Amino acid sequence: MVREYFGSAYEPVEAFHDMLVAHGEERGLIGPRELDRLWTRHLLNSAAVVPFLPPSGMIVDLGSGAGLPGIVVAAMLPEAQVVLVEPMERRCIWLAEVIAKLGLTNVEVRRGRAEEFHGAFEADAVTARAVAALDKLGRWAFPLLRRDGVLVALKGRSASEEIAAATKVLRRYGATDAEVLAAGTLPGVATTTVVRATRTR
Ligand SMILES: C[S@@+](CC[C@H](N)C(=O)[O-])C[C@H]1O[C@@H](n2cnc3c(N)ncnc32)[C@H](O)[C@@H]1O
Repeated sequence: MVREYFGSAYEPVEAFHDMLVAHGEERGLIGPRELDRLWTRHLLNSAAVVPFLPPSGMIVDLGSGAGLPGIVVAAMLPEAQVVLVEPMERRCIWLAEVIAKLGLTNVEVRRGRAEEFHGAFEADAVTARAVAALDKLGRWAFPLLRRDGVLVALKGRSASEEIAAATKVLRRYGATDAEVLAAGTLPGVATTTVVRATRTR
């Protein structure tokens, strides 16, 4: 089932899975309890953002950490140019190793905090998973987007409250279409929650 779901991206995603199993815990990227549920909780959870993204253009993944969702997105959208923004050096080293091992040619790592790249990108989409509450995330992410670019954030159950608390920043960037969407992958795998908002100014 998982193989069919990922299709031609299965091979690189499986290689990423294997790298996380082999080194994720020792390198402080993933908790020991997560290793058995990497596919459902992390890789499929990351894949759930893909239907909300443009198939090509620039996608910035903020705070990639171990590479979630950015590496999965890059594997599934080979026509897109994916930029992984991550401030921690050791995580950037890991991300570069993953990219080389998987042979992905459409993804690069940029070390730094989101704010340091304001004005440097005109991305078509920004993704983020477990990085910051929407209020702060909006302040970090909207300046990286072109007009009509979308922020696609993987969120937990608090998504609606986060939208309510982020009214000011959503208004500032004309992102008043912010909505909570249920994102499913495979039957039997829990759906996840995505907040999507378009920068219109
Ligand atoms: C909880 S981890 C989540 C990592 C990954 N997205 C995931 O879902 O497993 C948060 C990540 O955001 C990064 N981060 C923190 N502040 C940041 C900022 N201002 N800009 C970009 N990334 C940031 C951290 O270094 C860390 O790797």
